[in-house]
Amino acid sequence: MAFQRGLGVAVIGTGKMGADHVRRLHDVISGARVTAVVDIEADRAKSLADAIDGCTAYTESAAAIAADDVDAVLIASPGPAHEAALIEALGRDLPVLCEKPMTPDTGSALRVIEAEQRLGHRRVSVGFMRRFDAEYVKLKRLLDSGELGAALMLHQRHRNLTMPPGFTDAMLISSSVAHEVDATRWLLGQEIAAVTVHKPAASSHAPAGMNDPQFVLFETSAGALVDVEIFGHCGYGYQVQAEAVCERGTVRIGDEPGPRVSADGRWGGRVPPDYIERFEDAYDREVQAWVDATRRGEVTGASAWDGYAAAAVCEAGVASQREGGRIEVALVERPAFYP
Ligand SMILES: NC(=O)c1ccc[n+]([C@@H]2O[C@H](COP(=O)([O-])OP(=O)(O)OC[C@H]3O[C@@H](n4cnc5c(N)ncnc54)[C@H](O)[C@@H]3O)[C@@H](O)[C@H]2O)c1
Ligand SMILES: O[C@H]1[C@H](O)[C@@H](O)[C@H](O)[C@@H](O)[C@H]1O
Repeated sequence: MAFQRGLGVAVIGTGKMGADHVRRLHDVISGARVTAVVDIEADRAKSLADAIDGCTAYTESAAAIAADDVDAVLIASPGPAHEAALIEALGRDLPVLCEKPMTPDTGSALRVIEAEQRLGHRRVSVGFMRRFDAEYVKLKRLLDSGELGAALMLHQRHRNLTMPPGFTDAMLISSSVAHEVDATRWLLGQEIAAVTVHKPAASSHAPAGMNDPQFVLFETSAGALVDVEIFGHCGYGYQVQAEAVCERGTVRIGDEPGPRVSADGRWGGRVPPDYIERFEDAYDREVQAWVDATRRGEVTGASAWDGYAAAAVCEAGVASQREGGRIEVALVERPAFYP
């Protein structure tokens, strides 16, 4: 049987997400083992590798990708480093789960989809984990069932407690709203045709010079309107919510407070501090689905085309931030390779 000792995975980038994926692959996921960890910070990779039997630390992705005990690659380095690792992995015909954004711009995204098409089969999955979140999956099933009629509008809220130092206005779109771009395309089964970004007065808690929050409007190819509130420094927790407005009803997700406690004259639930807690189950399901599919010789989740389309919409969003007004999204013709 192939992968008898478990799928050997190289994790590239061992910061916040990469270290969490190493823990997940080692402790939670079945059918895989971490055989390589890569980080340009040698100590970070070494301390993870030292704790796992049969795991080697590297400082360069090419060396790990060339190793005999590496069957698949999980990329969790910063976005600008993704293209090189993706091209190296595709060069060895290895399956890849690449954290979002697949690449930070359309030029590099096109180079990735061209490299994958040259291989002749799909190898790339992009880590848009909301596709594996239980509530999002239920919303998608309900919309697909047609029970509520066509979706006319989608309201989305994406609030972070705070953002890491150096986070920019453009990253509010390319790193954060990228999730709503993918969720919109996946939930509605439509491309996003135009983007308009509005900037309300900035919160006094936003870093100097940053316009936070922002309000983003998508127009889809079938005429649905989709709004996204992106708030990087809401200050109270991590909150992701969505409401679809359909012809015969509305459906809302993201409100579940977990256990609802009544005490001291108040009732309510808690808001998680970050995505690691809010989407823990979704990341687990995403990585398990990727390992299972890879062992069967299949692919799951968002494709490289989805990664390219998200980059194109985000580029239009950043242009709207910069120039103001409505920007149309320019997509190349979708290859038959990506049905
Ligand atoms: N799906 C999600 O919800 C989610 C959440 C957070 C981050 N992310 C994505 O995960 C990726 C990593 O984000 P993070 O928050 O963990 O960042 P991070 O800064 O915490 O970690 C990145 C790590 O990669 C290392 N690195 C940098 N360049 C490298 C290279 N060329 N090769 C190998 N390692 C390199 C850094 O030294 C660092 O340890 C990004 O693409 C980000 O957008 C996704
Ligand atoms: O990189 C992170 C990550 O993708 C989170 O899921 C998102 O909520 C943050 O806004 C973003 O900065």
